[in-house]
Amino acid sequence: MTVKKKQIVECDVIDVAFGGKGLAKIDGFAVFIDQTVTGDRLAARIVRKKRNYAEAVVQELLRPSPMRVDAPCPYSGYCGGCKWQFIDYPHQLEFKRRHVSESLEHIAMMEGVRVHPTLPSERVFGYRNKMEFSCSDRRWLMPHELGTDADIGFALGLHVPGTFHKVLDTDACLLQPDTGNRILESVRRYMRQSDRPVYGLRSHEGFWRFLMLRHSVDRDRWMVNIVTASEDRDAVQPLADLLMDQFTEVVCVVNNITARRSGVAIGEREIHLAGEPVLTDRIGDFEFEISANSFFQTNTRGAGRLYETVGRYADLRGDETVVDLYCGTGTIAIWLAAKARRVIGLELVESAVADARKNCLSNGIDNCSFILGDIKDTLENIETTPDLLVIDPPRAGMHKDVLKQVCRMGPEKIVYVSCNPATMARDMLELKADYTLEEVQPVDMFPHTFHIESVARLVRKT
Ligand SMILES: C[S@@+](CC[C@H](N)C(=O)[O-])C[C@H]1O[C@@H](n2cnc3c(N)ncnc32)[C@H](O)[C@@H]1O
Repeated sequence: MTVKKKQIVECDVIDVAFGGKGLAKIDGFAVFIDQTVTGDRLAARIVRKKRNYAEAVVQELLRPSPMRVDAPCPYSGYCGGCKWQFIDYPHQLEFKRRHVSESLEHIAMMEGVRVHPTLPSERVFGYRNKMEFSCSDRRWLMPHELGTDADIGFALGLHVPGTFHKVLDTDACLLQPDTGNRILESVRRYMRQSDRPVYGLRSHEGFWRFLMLRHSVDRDRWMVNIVTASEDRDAVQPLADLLMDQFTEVVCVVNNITARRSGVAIGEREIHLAGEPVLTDRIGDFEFEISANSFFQTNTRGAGRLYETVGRYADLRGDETVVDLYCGTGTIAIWLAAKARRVIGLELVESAVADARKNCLSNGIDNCSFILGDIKDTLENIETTPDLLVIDPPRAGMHKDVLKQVCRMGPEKIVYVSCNPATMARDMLELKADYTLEEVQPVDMFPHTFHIESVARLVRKT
């Protein structure tokens, strides 16, 4: 049987594929179905047909999988924030472990690598320390709102999966602590009543663009970043004052201003409106000052577990030279500094390097230095072979020239941290002639999503 677009097929979901969709086979032909899990029997409608596979949506769930749980969030299935709430947490962890293991098998052609059970997140809800809510002049309605007199001219919330212009008017997001939801509601009420218009994601006109909330887990304090399309202090200052009055937890309000059309909540300019200029949080023994646009791991407690794993795999004695590639704001360098002779961090973004230097000073660390620039150009300036190389690249993984330089450099040990099992496996393929991949520890920083961090320990072949 060949499947056709719009056809309804009855099928059993036999696995969950990389990317988080359920996989069914119709006469051996792969069909990927969003919001399904192994063990589901369902009627599915084919929505896209390609040469080697098709995509389908659930028409009717005929027999639910035992792995299913009731998703506590009313937006589950409609919101792009988290798509796995309907799968019980132990199975989420096992799917993530398998995705890491299977990526290594299929992409890196490495059989039998020790991939440990996924370290769970300490919290499965309320774990995110940073949320970005988009404004829109078109509200995407939930099914129960269709045909009602719901106001469709305003939304402040999260996007429908994979869309730039469909925004839900999200009352609350369970991924952030509850105070964040009370702040969200207060801002929504203010923006709705304001005489400044909300931004149109198609027209690119309007004033209110994003609301970004950041939470310090250590101090239980909040930063509010109001992102607008232009400067208008009369519109934003009363909102800042209101939030400072209403919430003792809010210690900092800033206004980022961006005229760019892109959907990125970073301003070309920032105005400090109220309270302190930055938020302070802690990972392990170290304190970090976080400004509105600084990079900081979004699951603070999870970051602690991730860095503990990095420290364990690094296994430093105190006399080593460590090079930390893609060091960001220096969090890993700082974590390892006390156990090393010196750490050199390499990073592309100027503000991240400035933050890294500041973070060293405020934590009393004096054996770290940082080199600004593209690693493709800066790595060759490192003259000594480090005892340990830490590599924590962005989702896209490493540039192939950098991989070659790493092999030429030949450090004894590598600890590779990854947020993308597929690019990690691709990079392992390049490293495997010179290095043995001893073990991999997946660490869950993002419950209810298919995303997974991994830490890999590699040792140079003799
Ligand atoms: C996944 S983050 C790692 C951050 C840090 N290790 C942490 O745990 O907070 C990746 C970092 O690589 C940096 N980056 C991306 N491409 C780069 C390049 N070509 N050269 C240097 N740094 C780069 C990014 O700016 C970002 O800070």
